[in-house]
Amino acid sequence: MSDGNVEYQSDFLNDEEANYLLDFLYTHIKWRSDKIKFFGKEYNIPRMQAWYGDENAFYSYSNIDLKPLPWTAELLKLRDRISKVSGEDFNSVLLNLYRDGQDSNGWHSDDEKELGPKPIIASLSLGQERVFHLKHKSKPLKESIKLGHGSLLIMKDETQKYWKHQIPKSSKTMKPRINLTFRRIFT
Ligand SMILES: O=C(O)CCC(=O)C(=O)O
Ligand SMILES: [Fe+2]
Repeated sequence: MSDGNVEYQSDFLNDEEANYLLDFLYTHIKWRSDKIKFFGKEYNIPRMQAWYGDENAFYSYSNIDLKPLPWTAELLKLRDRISKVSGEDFNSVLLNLYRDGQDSNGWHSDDEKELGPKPIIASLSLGQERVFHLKHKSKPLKESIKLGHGSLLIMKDETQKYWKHQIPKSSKTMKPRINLTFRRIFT
């Protein structure tokens, strides 16, 4: 991919592990329904979220103050495994729960300054397969990847600087999907 680097591994977790984690995280994560403010008006974010990590790894975006909850044993195990394959020392994870096809994540780059100039972001997907779109910020380039159950997507180098990404809504009937993006916040 020009001006960026995205790697996709469809079978990072086997089905048994992925099924277990989907169930476990669905019930045990402290999911929150956050609001964002745009021009003085409040909107519900079209998905649920949670933020876990080291105590000092805080992060704020779109007016949401994400003070991390402490790591759980399951999340730490995953973190260590994913840190190993991606060569990054992650200190936090943002979890997203897309309840159905109407939940989504609009065009954005993960380019907050706390993430540094070339963040490595490792994104684990569980549950419903959803389409992930990438579009270049200044060139007519687009990519589309189906993120399946148990898959790992790694975005690195200058991907966040030159590209935006999204999970679009779908009018199809869709089961829940959980996504975990492991990140390193520079503190
Ligand atoms: O759900 C996904 O696959 C993407 C999540 C994402 O882009 C984010 O949380 O920044
Ligand atoms: Fe993102």
